[in-house]
Amino acid sequence: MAVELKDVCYRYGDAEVLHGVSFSIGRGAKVALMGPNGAGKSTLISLLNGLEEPSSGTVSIFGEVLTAKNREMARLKLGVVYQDPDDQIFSTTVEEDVAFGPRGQGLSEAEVEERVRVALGSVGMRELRKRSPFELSYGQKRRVAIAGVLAMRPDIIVLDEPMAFLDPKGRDDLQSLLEAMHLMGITLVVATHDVDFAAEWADEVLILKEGRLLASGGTDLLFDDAVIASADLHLPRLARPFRLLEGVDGAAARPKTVRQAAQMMWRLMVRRSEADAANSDVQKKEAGAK
Ligand SMILES: Nc1ncnc2c1ncn2[C@@H]1O[C@H](COP(=O)(O)OP(=O)(O)OP(=O)(O)O)[C@@H](O)[C@H]1O
Repeated sequence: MAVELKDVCYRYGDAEVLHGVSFSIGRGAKVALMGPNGAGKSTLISLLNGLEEPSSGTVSIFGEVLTAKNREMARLKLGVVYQDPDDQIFSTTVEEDVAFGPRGQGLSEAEVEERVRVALGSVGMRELRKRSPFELSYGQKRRVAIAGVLAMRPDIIVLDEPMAFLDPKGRDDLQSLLEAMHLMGITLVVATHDVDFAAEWADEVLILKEGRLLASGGTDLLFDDAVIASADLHLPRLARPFRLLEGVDGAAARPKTVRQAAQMMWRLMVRRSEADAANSDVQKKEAGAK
């Protein structure tokens, strides 16, 4: 397992905000961590990279329970891209910022340069490498923050709300980048409120509510009315037309995944065009008979 939580509780002072959370994430998985505001997603992320310690329970990375002693090991294996890139960026140029992590790993300057080059290339920012990161747009800063984590070559990357404030093209680009990271073999955990993205991209979903794991499993959870209602989510857009058609004679049942929704729409369109063609044949025959 890449990540394993056993009965994890966490307190801010007297207030317990995570209550006995347990789950595991396999190597190479694409996981969407979901749940309403205040559910505990960011808190959970700070436990994953050892920034905070659980009040009770354990967090393991590749089978090793995190302790104060091996926290640094966790940071090498698991990188976090925080919600606000300004929390993560501080150097005077983009390339210096991306070089910071690998340099801290004690790598040679040649290796650091190579890692910076590859990481900036992966996020499409090589041309802006000499710029000050503080002069960049929000979306560009987020790419620099991702490059900084990629340059550390972690096995697991956790991204907190990476789609927030990105324009539609920026979201598509980020989704392609996540796919590329997955193909590199990186285990990915993305905290997100974006149901459409999660339904399309993830292969597993973890849903938190009020500090408890409400549900975990495949993306079919996001098509389940009971789960949606209790997790304050909404149906993925692709599934909504099917809900409107529920109860209509001859309408298809509700899809359970994005792929199934697309296939069902395709079948409905084919059926419709066959019906149109048959209608026009009848009309032609009737016109001919007159
Ligand atoms: N520094 C803090 N001190 C005290 N309580 C905190 C602190 N940070 C978060 N909390 C509380 O912990 C709970 C979980 O917050 P957290 O930020 O982890 O939720 P989240 O799921 O990431 O929310 P969002 O979707 O809004 O980002 C909330 O009730 C919040 O008020």
